[in-house]
Amino acid sequence: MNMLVDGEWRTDAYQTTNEDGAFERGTTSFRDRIEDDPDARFQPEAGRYHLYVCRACPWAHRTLVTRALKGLEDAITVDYVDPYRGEDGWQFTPEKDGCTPDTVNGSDYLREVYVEADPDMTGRVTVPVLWDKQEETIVNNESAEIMRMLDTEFDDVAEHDVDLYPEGYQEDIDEIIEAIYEPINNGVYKAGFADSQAAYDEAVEELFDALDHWDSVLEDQRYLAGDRLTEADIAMFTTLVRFDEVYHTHFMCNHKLIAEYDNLWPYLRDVYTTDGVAETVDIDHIKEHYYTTHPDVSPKRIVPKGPAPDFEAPHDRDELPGGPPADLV
Ligand SMILES: N[C@@H](CCC(=O)N[C@@H](CS)C(=O)NCC(=O)O)C(=O)O
Repeated sequence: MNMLVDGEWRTDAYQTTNEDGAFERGTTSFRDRIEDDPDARFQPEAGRYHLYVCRACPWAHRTLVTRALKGLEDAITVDYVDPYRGEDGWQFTPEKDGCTPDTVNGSDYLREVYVEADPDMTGRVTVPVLWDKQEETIVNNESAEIMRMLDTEFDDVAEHDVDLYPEGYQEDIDEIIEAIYEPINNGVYKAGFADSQAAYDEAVEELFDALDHWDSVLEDQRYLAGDRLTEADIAMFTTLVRFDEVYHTHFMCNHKLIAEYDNLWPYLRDVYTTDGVAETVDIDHIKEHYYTTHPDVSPKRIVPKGPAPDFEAPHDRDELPGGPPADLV
């Protein structure tokens, strides 16, 4: 796989699987924080920060959903890379539908943005990236942390009065985000990128055990942490919405479709139809990215037609206690 080594772009510089054939996700390089505190280096200000995302990426998608639910579209700008990632890594192709130029740094490739932030950078060039236009650097490129910052530090500039990390729920939210990360969010990748039958078997078993568990939790509560939509639902949503279209086929997570689950399926439609969420979902980019970018997995680069689940079909989740934040209804 490709990465930066001492600021130089290198191909085949890192391996994605260990000696047992199991996929291992690399660590994230920029971990600063925006804080609503007058002494903080990075303070929440409208117009100061920028997101670089790929619409196909589930990790980047978390930041787009949070930005939409909070009403931060005017305060935090965003650029969209090409869903196809080739030898040169993420690229800006403004001529393509749903893509933009790099409106902040004018780069052709996202790796240039990383080198701008750290000329000696060694690491993967991933999305999402949270860029500070004032200090001209990357603040953070870890989706869970960006999601938390957008949610908790920007209330003064957010257009919606929405709290996705409410008091009384915080411990549960943190536990759920952590609990779903390995078996579900990363689990689909562990299944798809496994280089051995044993590694695949283990990932798929863990994935479907976890999906079965959360399906039963959602039987009598509307959201993962109870009656309120929270960051935990965003973290689950961006994996579930890709599942039947991509992970089921491309990553061989085909024990079951999400559409076959009694509760996960209406839950997915419930979150999808929450005000602002559907606009963040780009199924064409999602399918193009996965089916064309991983030649080891899909060498012919053919994008399948189906199954096109109807995310807007009515659901009966509003019979359960709670609901989306009042400002979004
Ligand atoms: N830990 C990061 C992971 C982000 C990540 O792996 N993004 C993928 C796209 S889905 C990427 O940019 N991969 C490029 C690469 O690994 O070279 C996060 O959650 O933000």
